[in-house]
Amino acid sequence: MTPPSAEVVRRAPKALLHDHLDGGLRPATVVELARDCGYEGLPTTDAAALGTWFRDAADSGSLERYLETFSHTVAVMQTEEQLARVARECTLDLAADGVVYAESRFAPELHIERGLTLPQVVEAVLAGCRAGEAEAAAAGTPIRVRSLLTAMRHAANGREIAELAVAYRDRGVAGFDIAGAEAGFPPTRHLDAFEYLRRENAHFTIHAGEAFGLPSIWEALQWCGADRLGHGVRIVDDVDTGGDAPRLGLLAAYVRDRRIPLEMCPSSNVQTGAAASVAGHPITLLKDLRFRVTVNTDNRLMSGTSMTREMQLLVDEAGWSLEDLRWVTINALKSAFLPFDERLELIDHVVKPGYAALGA
Ligand SMILES: O=c1[nH]cnc2c1ncn2[C@H]1C[C@H](O)[C@@H](CO)O1
Ligand SMILES: [Zn+2]
Repeated sequence: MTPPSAEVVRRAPKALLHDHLDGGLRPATVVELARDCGYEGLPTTDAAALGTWFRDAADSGSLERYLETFSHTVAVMQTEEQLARVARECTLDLAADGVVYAESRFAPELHIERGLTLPQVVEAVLAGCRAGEAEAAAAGTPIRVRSLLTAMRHAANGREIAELAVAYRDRGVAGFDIAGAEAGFPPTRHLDAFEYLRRENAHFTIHAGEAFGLPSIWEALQWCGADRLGHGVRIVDDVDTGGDAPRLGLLAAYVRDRRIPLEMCPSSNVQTGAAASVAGHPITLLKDLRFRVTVNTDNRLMSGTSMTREMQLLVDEAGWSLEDLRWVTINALKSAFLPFDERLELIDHVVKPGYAALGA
């Protein structure tokens, strides 16, 4: 089968479940906001050089070092105007990239350094997303964006952020997440938040199996009850590929049998050392084994990436076909924290016709 051309990959409809708002700013916006608010910590005020700096600094091979780069983006996301601008630009950038549905996550607790309350943070982001959606629709690139509220796993605000996610569930917040350094901070630290969310019939995903292995994934699923796994890449440690056919251990079999969505982020994983290369990234093995795989950007600024680029890398370096891209897009929509009828509408009326028009 001939691989899809770059133009076809660019035009293909995309769905994105794992994208951090504070990891996706335009470099020029970081420079401008820093100048306007007097933040003097940027390594350079040249936008192009700053974009390169983020990529290089995030290329550290360690999740902890990778996360240090966020101090610069979080520093310029401390007012309602700043947050709304970043959310609007995020929405426009995703729409221009062919994304028709996105879940954008951020940690409200990181944006209260200059006096905003947690609800003010959430409302500013939601307003920015709605403004971006209206502009994208007017430009002929409609997109639906939902927000996920993240609690930082090293902190102790899980329950409060979970309550915030429930309070805003009808106003654009679709779920909850925990993020940050994984080693030493197991998801059960936030068990009360997850138990609360389950009682509220709310949705959540957990970053797990990125910088730490199977025990983290096991806790996220079997103790916390995660609907989806952020990354989950280390589930391959429970797949034995040494014999004639791959053999799944109990946890890997559970993940596949239960169709647990894996929010996989190839470039980000190469940067943090969770995978050696895109060519060798476990996403291709897991796709071939029919796990519920999805393709995501994680942090577009730190990886210098986009959905088009992640998909193109999989085509170029791991032999993916247009049918594979269609499959992961439908997987993402099946796994979205949207009501079933909205998911179905996007699959049947946007994604399937979009790929059919491209020859899939
Ligand atoms: O890939 C990641 N793993 C764990 N934590 C992450 C990752 N990308 C971003 N974060 C953190 C840093 C951000 O400040 C926070 C909220 O988006 O989430
Ligand atoms: Zn992430």
